[in-house]
Amino acid sequence: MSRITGDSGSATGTFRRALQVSPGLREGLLVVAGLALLAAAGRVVVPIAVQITLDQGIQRPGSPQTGFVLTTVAVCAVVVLATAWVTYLMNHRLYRSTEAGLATLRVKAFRRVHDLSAPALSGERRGDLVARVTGDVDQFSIFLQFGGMLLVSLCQLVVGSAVMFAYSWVLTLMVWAVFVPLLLVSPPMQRRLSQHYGRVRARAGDMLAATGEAVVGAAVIRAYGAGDLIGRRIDTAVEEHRRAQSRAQRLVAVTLSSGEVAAALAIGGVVSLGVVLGVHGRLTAGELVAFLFLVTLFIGPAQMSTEVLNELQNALAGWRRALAVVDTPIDVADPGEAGVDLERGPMEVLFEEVGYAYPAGPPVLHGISAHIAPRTRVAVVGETGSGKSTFAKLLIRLADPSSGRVTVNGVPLSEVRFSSLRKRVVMVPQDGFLFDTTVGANIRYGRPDATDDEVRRALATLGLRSWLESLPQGLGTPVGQRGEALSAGERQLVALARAYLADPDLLVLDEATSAVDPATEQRLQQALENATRGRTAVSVAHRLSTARAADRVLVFDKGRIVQQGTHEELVAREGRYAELYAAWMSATSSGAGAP
Ligand SMILES: Nc1ncnc2c1ncn2[C@@H]1O[C@H](COP(=O)(O)OP(=O)(O)OP(=O)(O)O)[C@@H](O)[C@H]1O
Repeated sequence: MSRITGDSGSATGTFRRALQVSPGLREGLLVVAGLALLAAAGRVVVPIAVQITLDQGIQRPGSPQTGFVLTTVAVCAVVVLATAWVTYLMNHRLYRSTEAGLATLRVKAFRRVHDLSAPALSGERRGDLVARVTGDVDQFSIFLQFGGMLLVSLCQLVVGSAVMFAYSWVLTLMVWAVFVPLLLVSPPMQRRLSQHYGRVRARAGDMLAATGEAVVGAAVIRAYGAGDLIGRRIDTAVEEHRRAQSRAQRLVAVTLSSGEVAAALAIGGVVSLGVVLGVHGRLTAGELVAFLFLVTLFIGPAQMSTEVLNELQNALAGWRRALAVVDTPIDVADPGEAGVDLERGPMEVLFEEVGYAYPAGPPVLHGISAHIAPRTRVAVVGETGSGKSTFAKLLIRLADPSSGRVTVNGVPLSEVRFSSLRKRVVMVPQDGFLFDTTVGANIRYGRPDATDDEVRRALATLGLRSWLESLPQGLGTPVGQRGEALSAGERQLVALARAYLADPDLLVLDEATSAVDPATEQRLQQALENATRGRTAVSVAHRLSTARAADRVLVFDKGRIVQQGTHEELVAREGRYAELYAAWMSATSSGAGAP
């Protein structure tokens, strides 16, 4: 179930939160506002110049006064150039601070994704999360291309109105009377648009999640001939996005058309009423022409404001979704400075009456109590779904117990600083995720400052020298995306070597369930034996050989530990382990394979 939403909230609330998350957005705002005002003032100079030229340079007795007209034109040219330069400065300043602010938002959102616990993330669709941090934030960047113009436009409305008022308050009131209804219906219209764009952004996230899954799972889709099924799912996601988008666009079209109607009414009204005022000597020809220029200056921003406000709704919808990621509470928090650093050395683990339930799920672990002595190798066995991997997740604090507690060397796990915990406790997960780089670089994730020689030595200690030599380019062999260029067993070898290089005091291994060829199986067993020697190790065992080699076995059944002891002790007793053992023995004649 998804916990990250972000599909509602007021515009001011969103702005306020966005400024808190990205304080860089505030930078230079005053400068930008000042430049916008200058640019707006620059734009009313031309209509004023037209009025002066007509009334004083052409219509006066003794006209035309060529010198006066040419001087006015020259002044206008300078002002126009200066206005263009000021507009450029304003846009540049605005883009710079907002792009920096948006970059901060992206970084914080990505960090938060990493800070969320594995169970919290498992409820989220990866594609949707990526959409929130990329496409959704982009919407604001796109809006910015209009944002500068919006600022100038708003200033233009104010400055333009003042000049218009100076020429004729009657005509100014008439123009406002035409546009005020538009302004009055704008807020409810914007609210509806905001809801529509919220849906558009959510559907865009769905679309990315569906296509992302189809790309990642392409091999499985092909293998099962599920192309049609997945195709239909993608078609539905695309169709729903299209539908949401066209609903929003329909509303946009209404706002644009009403702007057109208002503009035509305003111009028509100014011409008619202006001529009447002119005939009665209350308006000069120059003033009427200047007024018409000013009305166009007024209409442009009024129309564009609607357009820009539409864009703003889309941007806000995206912004809310990105902010929702940043605002998702961290369920498994790093104690940070208040926390404890673990001493290097043998590690002892204690589970005290631990219970656990996944978010919004039923309890899956009940009253787990276990003592793992320093330097012992423990195998955790049980049927599928019995809670073994969940136990391992609690052990490395990928999740916190719902009840009870876990301690390492007497310190509650929740009090250990992540920086220390991640060094001292390392897990080899079931899928052993590999990055799309070389074998060497993947192993070096365990200890980034390790040299090639150290990586080679680590592989040799694990008994993997001959395997390394068999690779076409040794450590430089590319592993492909998610390690696809290697076999499943080889991926496990790389993941194990990575963990070994990190040199932890507690190694937790969630054994892969996939069967591997006998030669790799042999290598894996040897490497595992070498990697765990002399340190505390807990293996979620799917192989009988791992359980047999362990110092102690914990037997899980339906979220409880039902038996514990050595392999020999447990085999000799009647119970769950003896049943599992019998099943293993019948499944494999060698007794070393997967059950
Ligand atoms: N991310 C999750 N969200 C919700 N429930 C989960 C999640 N992961 C596991 N579970 C549930 O928790 C229970 C225990 O699962 P767990 O993976 O710990 O079992 P397991 O013994 O490791 O199984 P396997 O041997 O198949 O890996 C199962 O009922 C499973 O459906």
